[in-house]
Amino acid sequence: MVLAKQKQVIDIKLVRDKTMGPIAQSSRELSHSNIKLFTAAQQVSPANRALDNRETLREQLRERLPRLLQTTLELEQQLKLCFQELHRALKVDGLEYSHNNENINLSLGRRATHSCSYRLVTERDFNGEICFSRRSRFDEEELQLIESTLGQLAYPLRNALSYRQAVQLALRDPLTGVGNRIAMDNALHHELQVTQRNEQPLSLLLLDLDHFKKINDTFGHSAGDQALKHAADSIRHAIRDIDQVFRFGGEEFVIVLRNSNQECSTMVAERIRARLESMQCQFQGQEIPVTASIGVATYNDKETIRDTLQRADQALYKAKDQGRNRVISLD
Ligand SMILES: Nc1nc2c(ncn2[C@@H]2O[C@H](COP(=O)(O)OP(=O)(O)OP(=O)(O)O)[C@@H](O)[C@H]2O)c(=O)[nH]1
Repeated sequence: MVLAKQKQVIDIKLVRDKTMGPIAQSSRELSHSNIKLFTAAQQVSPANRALDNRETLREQLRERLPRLLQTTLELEQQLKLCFQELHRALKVDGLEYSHNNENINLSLGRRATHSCSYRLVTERDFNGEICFSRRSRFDEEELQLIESTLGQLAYPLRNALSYRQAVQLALRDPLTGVGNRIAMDNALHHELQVTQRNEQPLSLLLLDLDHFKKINDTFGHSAGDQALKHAADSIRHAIRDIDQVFRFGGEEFVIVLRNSNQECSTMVAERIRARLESMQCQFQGQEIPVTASIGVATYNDKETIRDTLQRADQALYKAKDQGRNRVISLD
């Protein structure tokens, strides 16, 4: 019992990758449902620490990291700090973190031949998978140090994930799951910087579902909601990963196409239009006819991004005026 008081109990279950063998008995204690992992801080004597630079670095890792982790709620930043400290202490070359449900894939440093991977699981949640790699093998003592570091990372990481979820929720349209207008403003600001820095074209599509009021009036509001979800999914499937879609309001969507000139973005718009026209939208056994009109404009450095959006809106207006279910591009 006294021993337990001296040690820091971390309520996280670390699951080692199969190839790494079981977690050493000396660094863990099994309980009914989870593994309680103990930091190994007490194993290093003060005399050794003073003499051994390697031990000093490791001790610094144990002392510094928790303090550093308290300085940020950003997941990327936390992992960066963790990687930097492990690089200093253990010469870790690469860190990869993924969380499929949250759509997170992060890679820091450079992946090397030898690796150790963990699933980070607490009693309540899954907090992703993490992999460290290095040019030389990790010995058991180093694995224990990595595991106690993961113990230190566990709660800050969980808080960072909750924070990230809250931020994402605030930026997402609850009905369709695509970004909302605030997210769009942030993205436009960011994309403009990327465009100007890389001197690449940036195009905007403004898409408006046709006769949407009629869909609501004929099939009911829930069917209208279903049509909006269907449209958002269709758009998402028709664009590249680096492109983004936002619900601009009502039945209007903005699609931001990175590194896309007028010609290319008109093709993408046509692909989206054709997909919407051909894909069936079903609601309670009924087929709802969904088509869209799309305005296209490509940013030029004589205007603001708001002007580009304005031109896309003018193009959309023309598409509606010329009969709907079509793409119009404006220079
Ligand atoms: N079901 C549903 N309807 C919505 C939502 N947001 C806006 N609407 C409806 O979308 C309709 C938009 O109608 P209009 O602006 O007249 O446009 P339209 O009927 O699509 O006609 P055109 O754009 O000219 O083809 C309105 O009836 C709104 O009530 C929503 O979240 N769900």
